[in-house]
Amino acid sequence: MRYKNSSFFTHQQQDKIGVLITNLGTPDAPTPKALRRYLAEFLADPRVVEVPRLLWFLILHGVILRIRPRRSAKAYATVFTEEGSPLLFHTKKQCIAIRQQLASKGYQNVEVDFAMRYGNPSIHSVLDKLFAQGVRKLVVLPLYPQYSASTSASTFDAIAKDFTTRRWLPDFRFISHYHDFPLYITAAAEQIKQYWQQHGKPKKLLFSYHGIPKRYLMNGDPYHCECYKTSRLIAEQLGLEKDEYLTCFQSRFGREEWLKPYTDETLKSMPDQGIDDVHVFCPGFSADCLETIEEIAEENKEYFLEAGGQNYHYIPALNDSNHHIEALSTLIEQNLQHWHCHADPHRDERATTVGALK
Ligand SMILES: C=CC1=C(C)c2cc3[nH]c(cc4nc(cc5[nH]c(cc1n2)c(C)c5CCC(=O)O)C(CCC(=O)O)=C4C)c(C)c3C=C
Ligand SMILES: [Fe+2]
Ligand SMILES: [Fe+2]
Repeated sequence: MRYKNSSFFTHQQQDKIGVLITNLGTPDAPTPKALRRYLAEFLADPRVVEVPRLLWFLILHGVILRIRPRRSAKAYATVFTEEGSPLLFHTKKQCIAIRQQLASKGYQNVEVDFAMRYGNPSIHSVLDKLFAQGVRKLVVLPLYPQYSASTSASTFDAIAKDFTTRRWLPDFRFISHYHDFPLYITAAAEQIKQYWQQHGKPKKLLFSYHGIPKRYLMNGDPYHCECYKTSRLIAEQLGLEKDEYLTCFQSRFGREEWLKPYTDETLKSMPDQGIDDVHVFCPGFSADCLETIEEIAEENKEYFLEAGGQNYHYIPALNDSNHHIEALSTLIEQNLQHWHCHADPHRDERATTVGALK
């Protein structure tokens, strides 16, 4: 069968709206085997690594997947908790909170679920579930505030690929970014303000975003500009002067040049410039994960202190904070505008269709 049939459809079924939030995904366990599976799927995505396919296949399978899984498993082992991978459990909590928030705002017949671009739960399996629940209108929100082809477009690709297998497609809305959405900026500013109320205000606030290869920026990816705009808007809301904050990029992968300034190099050089007191916040990570906990809160802290820094704090990601959930729910709500679901679907039409099936 070329297309998946919707054989579970009955004419009495209530039409529903589906809300799917997604994030990058994470290995099932902090083991070399699970990492190999996860990295093989992630790094084979041509949106992530834009290198001629055959060449990349040889490098990926011949070199990277032989070395990196063991190294990355060790790093992941330091961030996994009893609840599992932070990225997974934070996303789950965000999903539950958004579901409650939309219900409390009076939304009925809305199914809210989450999926991961790589690993589990897969986008395909969750779409299967949503469509079986009667979803006929779908809004997808990848939890990447700043658009990048390597993340946002890749998520779109996965949805589009799933759709090529289905007979019955939903009405569809895709939120490709929200880097300047006022409630997201407020959520970030409030998170920082609350942190400062407890720990004081540092000399410098560093906004650290996941990097991408500089080549992608040169080829037109808007990610770099969106990161800078997010930083500016948060800083404006905090009333910071230009010399009180800085934008930089972390998590380089591979040998080519990535977006600069690099977070690690910036932190290593700051004490020599007389800046020995910094807080780091990562606006591009909607949930804490390996890249914030192990890389920013731990590894980069060491670099800074070793270089002579005195005071280093990592400000947690927005996770399921009230302001964040309010921002995401409102963003979703705005994208549900003018969608209504039929309260009395196919009442009279049913008899005719049942007749035609005989
Ligand atoms: C938030 C936006 C992200 C962008 C943009 C991004 C680009 C990007 N990433 C890699 C390679 C890796 N990223 C890894 C982990 C990782 N990346 C993001 C987010 C973005 N990546 C998150 C949230 C995470 C953490 C996931 C978790 O499980 O906690 C990893 C895996 C870890 C490791 O082995 O080091 C790799 C590899 C590339 C090449 C890229 C842009 C082109
Ligand atoms: Fe990444
Ligand atoms: Fe730019």
